[in-house]
Amino acid sequence: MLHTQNQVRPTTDTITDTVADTVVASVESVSKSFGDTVALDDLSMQVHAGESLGLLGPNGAGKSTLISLLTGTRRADTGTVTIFGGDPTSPDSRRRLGVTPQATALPVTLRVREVFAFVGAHFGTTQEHLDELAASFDLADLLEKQCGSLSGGQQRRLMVALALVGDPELVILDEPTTGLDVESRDRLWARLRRYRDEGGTLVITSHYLAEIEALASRVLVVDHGRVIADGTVRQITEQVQLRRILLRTTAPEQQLLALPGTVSVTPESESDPHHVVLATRDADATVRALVADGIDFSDLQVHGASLEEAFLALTTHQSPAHAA
Ligand SMILES: Nc1ncnc2c1ncn2[C@@H]1O[C@H](COP(=O)(O)OP(=O)(O)OP(=O)(O)O)[C@@H](O)[C@H]1O
Repeated sequence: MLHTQNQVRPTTDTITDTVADTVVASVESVSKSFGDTVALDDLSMQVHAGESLGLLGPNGAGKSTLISLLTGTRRADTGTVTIFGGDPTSPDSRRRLGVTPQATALPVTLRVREVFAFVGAHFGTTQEHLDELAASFDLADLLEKQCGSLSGGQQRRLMVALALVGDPELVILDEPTTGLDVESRDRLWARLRRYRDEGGTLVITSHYLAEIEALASRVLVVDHGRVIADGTVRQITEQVQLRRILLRTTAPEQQLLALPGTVSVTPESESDPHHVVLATRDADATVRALVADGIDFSDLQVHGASLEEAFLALTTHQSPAHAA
């Protein structure tokens, strides 16, 4: 697969053009309902070769439904979904795809080695590649264990490793690091970054916004079955025009929240309650009011908003402070 990807992305000079030209997955005017519940509402999006796309949205936004259409496990009520220009349910399309669904479903009596061999045989994968994946996902010591005896986190790591066995052109991961400890998460991110850097295309949903920031070149925010924002992390944060003001102050939270433009007040660190972050829609007005109201403060810094603050601002009708 990587050869195909490398062919369409020959040099950094042409990346922008070629990435824009090569659509790996396409969703056009798609709607999907479950009874009275509208999960996807006339949604359109595309995934381009070499892109790493983070899908963000609150619970029930429609992310998993979108993924189920892309991976061919469900069909849209209306609209068109294609991967590699074909039907996502066709074996030809699916052979080029690696998937980790949200729920883990491994055969409980098979050993880890047998599962790797089984999936590897399907794709004609070399033993060397299987060994590399077992090592990268910290599974080498677990090869003789039955899948049913693995911990939740170990099963999760195995599921993500299996998504990469077939050397796929497109990998779709639904919350891949749920339940993983920090070390396992870091390892998994490192291996996914390698996949991405070697030219692979990645679609990932996660509730860890840090994960999206670490892995995604583009972010799609979905809410109520529709795309409400699409861009790089920076574009998304700029879109909501939030600024973060860091400062030290002894002023009470309510007084800070009442400053013009302010939408949330959070401690910068747990150890120092007087070091706070104000998220504001108008940094100038907030700072002016700080001074005018005679609020004591020091060490003031103004930065762009985090993805988390932008996400909350986009997907809640109330302010992040109230949503929290
Ligand atoms: N099989 C189903 N039967 C009935 N309703 C469903 C089914 N699957 C999803 N839904 C509904 O469709 C909507 C979208 O759900 P979906 O699982 O796609 O959201 P999500 O963004 O993946 O949420 P989460 O972050 O909680 O995983 C929700 O209202 C959900 O209750």
